[in-house]
Amino acid sequence: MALVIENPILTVEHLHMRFGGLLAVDSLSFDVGRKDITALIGPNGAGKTTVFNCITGFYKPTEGRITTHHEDGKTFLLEQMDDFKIPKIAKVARTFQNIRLFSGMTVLENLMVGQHNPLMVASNFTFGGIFGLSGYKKAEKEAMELAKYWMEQTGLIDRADDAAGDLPYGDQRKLEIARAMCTNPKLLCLDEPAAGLNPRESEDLNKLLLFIRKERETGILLIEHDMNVVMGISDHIVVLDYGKKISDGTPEEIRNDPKVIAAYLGVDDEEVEEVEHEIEEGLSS
Ligand SMILES: Nc1ncnc2c1ncn2[C@@H]1O[C@H](COP(=O)(O)OP(=O)(O)OP(=O)(O)O)[C@@H](O)[C@H]1O
Repeated sequence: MALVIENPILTVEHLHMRFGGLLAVDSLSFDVGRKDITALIGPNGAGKTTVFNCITGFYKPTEGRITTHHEDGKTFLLEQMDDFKIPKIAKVARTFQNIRLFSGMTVLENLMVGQHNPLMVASNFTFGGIFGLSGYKKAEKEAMELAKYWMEQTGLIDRADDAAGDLPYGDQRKLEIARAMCTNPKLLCLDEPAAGLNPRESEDLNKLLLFIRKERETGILLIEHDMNVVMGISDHIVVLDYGKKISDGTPEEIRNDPKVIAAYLGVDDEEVEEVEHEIEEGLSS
């Protein structure tokens, strides 16, 4: 079963990723809604990060098709694109499991570096910035305004001139999301954004992601182990185990799916029926 998604931003079809003898992703298909928060969950080693790496061009899949569909009717086959073109042209941005900020640069500088693509174009890929070309000045002003907007939305405006590495962990996570949002993505892929956050920081993260979905109308695909985040804000959840999709539905459907419970508890296939029976009994009592 799969949740029916009208007009998706991303379609993954029969994705396979093999590393030598290991089939890390096994014929995976799912859709991501244009303005939805979709969570990709599963036990450790299920293949979640490998799927992200295929979507964002870090790996070339062994087989399968990954398509983004823009509102103007343009589609992009991500498995055929160079990785550096994926954020620029297909408008897919990502963050990583381990924070990858420029820790010695300020908050503002990190957000400006995130916008190097439009700035390079405005400088004609030369010294346009140094010579003060008017096109470059305009692009630079717009980049500053966008950076300011995201510093305000993430509560980092008072820390604009502080080194990114000096920020508390939760703020560094928010800065990474702000940097990704400065590329104006249509799809934002977040790899464990709540990892290492305390409950208040993860509550703040939930609010930020709900804001991005509502106000910016950006589809979000996230890998997350924190079930408070997953169940609290997701519209759609896809569950992987050993590289295969074992469930696909709403948070309510996933919460009660015996296959998902069994995968997380690590029980054998035969025991799934037992878990199913226990859930039914629990629901009827
Ligand atoms: N570059 C690689 N070379 C060989 N094997 C890999 C590579 N990347 C991932 N794997 C293997 O593929 C499988 C899936 O790994 P992956 O990191 O995608 O899982 P995950 O669901 O993201 O796990 P976690 O929740 O622990 O981050 C694992 O068995 C892993 O060891």
